[in-house]
Amino acid sequence: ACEAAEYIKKMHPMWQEPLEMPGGERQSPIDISLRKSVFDPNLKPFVTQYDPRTCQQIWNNGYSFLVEYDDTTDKSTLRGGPLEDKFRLCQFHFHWGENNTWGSEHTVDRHLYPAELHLVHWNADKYALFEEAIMEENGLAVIGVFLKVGKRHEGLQKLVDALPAVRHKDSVVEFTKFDPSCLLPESMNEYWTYAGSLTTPPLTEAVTWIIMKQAIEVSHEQLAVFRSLLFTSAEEEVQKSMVNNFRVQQPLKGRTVRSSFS
Ligand SMILES: NS(=O)(=O)c1cccc(F)c1
Ligand SMILES: [Zn+2]
Repeated sequence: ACEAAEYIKKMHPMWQEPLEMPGGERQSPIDISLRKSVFDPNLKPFVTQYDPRTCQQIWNNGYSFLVEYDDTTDKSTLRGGPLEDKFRLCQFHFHWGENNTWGSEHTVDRHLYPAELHLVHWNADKYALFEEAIMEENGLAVIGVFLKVGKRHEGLQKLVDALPAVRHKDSVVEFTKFDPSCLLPESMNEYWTYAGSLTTPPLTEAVTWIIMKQAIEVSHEQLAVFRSLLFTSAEEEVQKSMVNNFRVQQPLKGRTVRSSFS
């Protein structure tokens, strides 16, 4: 599994107030303003090649639940779009709210979605490990997909059914043969991209963000299972529901958001 797990554990993401990255010039998340984004005709289409056999486990890290992939080979990769290099999938996770009114980290013209999926990849052309890449400005590429309430998402259900097994912080359950491309929207050629950061500690400014324009639909009941997870470990007396695990929006500081569509 990618070392994100260990790394994030060390960073104790159980933090109430988003920490400020000192002197952060390219922090995430942000609001994507439609009228301020700039169409870039040179943006290429995406190429994702995900091998379900690299899926390993689900881990509740006390801030979200991570579905972790074996990233010791080039079996599950992302390239194209705004990216110059080949990136390896190491994990995906979500951010969500206590209700369907809010929960996403990014917004589009201030529109909030009930949840947001992040597929985390690191630059395997330039670095040997996730830990290295996380500290470098071209180290990571994260695909963000908005979730909206609608019909039940059949592909997500296998993951939803496994969540009760990782209800508490630090619990892990084996989870295999899951193809994350089932969570991507039909149209992969409409996205925004900008230079940003991790939205949880270490908040490093290492991320090329790729936010898909088309949201995926999940049912109210499926989101309710996300909210049944806990921030707290089994030993703690007071159990806290894992909800509102999103960071507040950060200043754009002169950055340009490019769009792959006009
Ligand atoms: N929420 S996020 O920016 O995708 C993120 C935070 C921390 C570690 C990581 F690999 C990804
Ligand atoms: Zn995230």
